[in-house]
Amino acid sequence: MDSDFVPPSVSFQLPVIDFSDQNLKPGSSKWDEVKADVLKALEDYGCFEAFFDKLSVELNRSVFEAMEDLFELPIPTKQRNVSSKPFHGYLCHNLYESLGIDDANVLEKVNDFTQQLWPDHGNKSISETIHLFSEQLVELDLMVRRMIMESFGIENYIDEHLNSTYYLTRLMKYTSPPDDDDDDEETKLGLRSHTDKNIITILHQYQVDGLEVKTKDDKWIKVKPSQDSVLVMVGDSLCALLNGRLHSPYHRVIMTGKKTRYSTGLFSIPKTGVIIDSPEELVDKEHPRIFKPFEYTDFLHFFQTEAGRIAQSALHAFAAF
Ligand SMILES: O=C(O)CCC(=O)C(=O)O
Ligand SMILES: [Fe+2]
Repeated sequence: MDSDFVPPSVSFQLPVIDFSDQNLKPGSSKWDEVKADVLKALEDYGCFEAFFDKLSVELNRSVFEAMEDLFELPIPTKQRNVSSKPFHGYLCHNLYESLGIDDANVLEKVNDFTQQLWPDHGNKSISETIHLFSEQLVELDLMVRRMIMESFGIENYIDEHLNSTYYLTRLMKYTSPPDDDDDDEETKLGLRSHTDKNIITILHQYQVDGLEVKTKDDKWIKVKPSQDSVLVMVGDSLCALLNGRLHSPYHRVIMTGKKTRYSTGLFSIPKTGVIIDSPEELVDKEHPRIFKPFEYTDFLHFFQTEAGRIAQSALHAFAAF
């Protein structure tokens, strides 16, 4: 049976880690406590749920309403959201539709995005909402990456590493599957099982569930939507940077029921020209170097080829020795 269609296991829950403590600053005892939980969760699952109270009820509502307005625009208008990078602009297939904003933590870049869609005068309130939301999630991404690098003793590289990446914010809409095809599993597939190719992904689902994550022993865990929590997940580029110390989990979206689903993703991504290679500190007799150094865009282009798409692990097919 195609592993896409093994039913999800309901009895598991991903680890939940609280990032809302005001005293969560590098060097504090709270920081070390949370850092240990992050490492354990990422070693076990490649992801965890983060409780993050900076996502207020009002901010969630504004993002949700912004997505409703954006996706209601005519398709030719949404198609003006273009990018030179693969998978970064407007995408639409089967139940899935999404818009992408590079550097959404920079207000002018979000203004450029809304200006593309509303050429007369952009959309100030939608720009500000997406910008604020992205900024908040960037804070979480930075904390998690700092914790990971400290955990593996490579904190010397933190500044260099953080300067080598940028952020993409993706807004996603999934329509409900046609009900006359109820027993055809393929029609419920919102997003096929995949690993993310970037560094860290932070996903948030709005009320309607559908996201599932695969465990190391091939069980699917359903991620429950929650107002103030998000899913933090390792991508292939981070796996490569850490010489395979953490893995990027397979995940997918399965749509059931009659509701339209909205979700958002913040993706930290290596900048063009940056070479992904593990530091010497992570290579020794017990941990020989697994991957050849590579550039992210080359990896993405490989993923677009037939060989990349059919590989069990595109990362291994592309970069393993
Ligand atoms: O919509 C979701 O929750 C998942 C999206 C996702 O996995 C992706 O964009 O890579
Ligand atoms: Fe993904």
